[in-house]
Amino acid sequence: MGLLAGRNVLVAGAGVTGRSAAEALLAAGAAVTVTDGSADRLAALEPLLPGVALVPGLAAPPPEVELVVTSPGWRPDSPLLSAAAAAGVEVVGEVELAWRMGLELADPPAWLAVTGTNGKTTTVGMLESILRAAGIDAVACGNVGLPVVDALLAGRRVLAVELSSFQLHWSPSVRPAAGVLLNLAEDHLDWHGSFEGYAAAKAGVLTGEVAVAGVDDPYVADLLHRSPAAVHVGFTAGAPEEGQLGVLDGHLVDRAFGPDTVLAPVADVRPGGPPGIADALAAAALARAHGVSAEAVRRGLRDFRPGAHRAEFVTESGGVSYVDDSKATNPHAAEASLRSHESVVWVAGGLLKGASVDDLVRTEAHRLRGAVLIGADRGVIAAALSRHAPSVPVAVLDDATMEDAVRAARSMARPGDAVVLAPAAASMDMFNDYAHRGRAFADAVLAVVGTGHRRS
Ligand SMILES: CC(=O)N[C@H]1[C@@H](OP(=O)(O)OP(=O)(O)OC[C@H]2O[C@@H](n3ccc(=O)[nH]c3=O)[C@H](O)[C@@H]2O)O[C@H](CO)[C@@H](O)[C@@H]1O[C@H](C)C(=O)N[C@@H](C)C(=O)O
Ligand SMILES: Nc1ncnc2c1ncn2[C@@H]1O[C@H](COP(=O)(O)OP(=O)(O)OP(=O)(O)O)[C@@H](O)[C@H]1O
Ligand SMILES: N[C@H](CCC(=O)O)C(=O)O
Repeated sequence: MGLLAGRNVLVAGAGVTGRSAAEALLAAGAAVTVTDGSADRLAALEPLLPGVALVPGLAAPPPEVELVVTSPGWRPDSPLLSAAAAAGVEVVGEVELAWRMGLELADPPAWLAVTGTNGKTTTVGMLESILRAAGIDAVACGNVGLPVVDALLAGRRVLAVELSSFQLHWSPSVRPAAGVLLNLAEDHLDWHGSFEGYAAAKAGVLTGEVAVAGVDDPYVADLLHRSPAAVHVGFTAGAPEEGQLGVLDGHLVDRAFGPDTVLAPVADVRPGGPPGIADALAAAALARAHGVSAEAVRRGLRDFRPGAHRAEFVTESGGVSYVDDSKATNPHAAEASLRSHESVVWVAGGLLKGASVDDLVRTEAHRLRGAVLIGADRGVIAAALSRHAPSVPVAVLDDATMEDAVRAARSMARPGDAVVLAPAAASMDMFNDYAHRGRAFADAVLAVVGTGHRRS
C-alpha cells in the first residue's frame, strides 16, 4: 500500500495545480478535501472530481487533516497555511507530491529541472525538443503549465521540469538528476518577502546530483559553488573553461561532459541573441548530463520554435519595427529585451511586484528614444526615468488603452527605431495575463500603423 492510501489530505487551491493534485491523491487512495478562496473556482471542480469534499474559504485545516498540498500561488503567510504550520500539519506543493509518488515507483522517471528569473519556459522547451530528438519519451512540465504529477502518472520517462520559486519553496525534498539555475534578479519579492528568500528558494534546484548554473552572474556562480551537488557545471556566454559549456567560434561547445565537443552552431539558436544562447546552453547541459549526444542537441535546438509574446516581431511600418515581448514580466527580462535594439521606444508598465527598475533605466537609458508608460506602477517607472534619464521623453498615460499607448509610441519613433513592448511588469492590473496583453499590443499596432511588412 502506498504512503498516501487512507490519509486525510487537504488541497489548497482549485486551479490547474489543485485539480491535478486532487485527482492524483484520489487515485492513490487518500481522502481528499479541496478548498479555495473563490467559491466559483471550487464549484467548477464539482463535476470533475466526484468523491472529493469541496469546502470554500477554509482559514484553518479541519482537525482530521494530516497533510496539506498547496497550489504554488498560495503564500506561506496566507491564513490557511499559517494555521496549518501553527497546528504542526505538514504543507507541501504538488511538485513535492509528484516527487514522493515517483519514489514509490519501481522505475521512476529522471527529473531534469530548470529555474531562474527568466528563460525557464524557453529552456524547458529546448530541452524537451533535444530529448525527443534523442528518441527519449520526455515532456516539458511544471510551471510551464502541465502539472508534474500529471506527467508522472502519464508514465513519461524523462521530465523536463520548469520550477518557479513558489514551487521550489514548497518542494523540500526534490533532488533532480540534474538542475539548472539560469539567472537571478528581482521578481516575486511580494511573495517571498525579500530577495534572499527568493534566491534561497531558487537555489533548491541545485541540490540534486548535477548542478548547472549561469556563471557570468557572480551571485549565481556563488550559489553553484555552495551547492551540495556532486557535479558542478557552469555555462557562460564566453569561451568555456574546463567543466563549463560556452561559445567558441560561433558554436555552442561542451567542455564539461566528456571530451571537448562542438554541439551546435549559434546561428541555429532561436530566439537569437544572448538570452536565447544562454537558454540553449542550459538546455544542452541538462541533456548532456542525461547522456544525450551532440547530434541530438544540434537537431533539437534547430527544430525548436520559441513561444508567443517572447520578442515576437509584429510588423514594420515607416522604417519602425514593432516587437511584442509581453512576456518580459520583470525588469531583468525587459533589460535583456531592450539590449537587442540600438534605439527603442519602450512601452512598459503594469505590476512591478516589488522589483526596482532603477538599474534597468540607468543601464539602458542611452538606447531609449522615448518611453510610454501604462498600468498600475507607471508612476514608479516614470520616477526612475526622471532620476536616471531626465532627457528621455516620457508619456505617462492614465486610464489608457493599448491603442493610446501605440499611438504615443509611434509619434516618438524615428525610422530605424524599434517600438518594443517589454513591460518589466506583470499584466493583471489591465489584462488577464501577458498573452492577453501581447495580443492587445499586436492588435493595436495593426490597427494604428496597418499591416506593414509582416514576417512569415
Ligand atoms: C501563480 C502560479 O504559480 N500559478 C501556477 C499554478 O497554477 P494554478 O492555477 O494552480 O495557480 P495558483 O495561483 O497556485 O492557484 C490558483 C487557485 O488558488 C486560489 N487561491 C490562490 C491563492 C490564495 O491565497 N488563495 C486562493 O484561494 C485561486 O482562487 C485559484 O483558484 O500551477 C501551474 C502548473 O504548475 C502553473 O503553470 C502556474 O504558473 C503560472 C503560469 C504563473 O504565473 N507562474 C508564475 C510563478 C510565473 O511564471 O512567474
Ligand atoms: N537567459 C535569459 N536572460 C534574460 N532574459 C531572458 C532569458 N531567456 C529569456 N529571457 C526573456 O525572459 C522572458 C520570459 O521568457 P520565458 O518565458 O522563457 O521565461 P520564464 O522564466 O519561463 O518566465 P515566467 O517565470 O514569467 O514564466 C522573455 O521576455 C525573454 O525574452
Ligand atoms: N508570470 C507571472 C504572470 C505575469 C503575467 O501574465 O502578466 C508573473 O510574473 O507574475
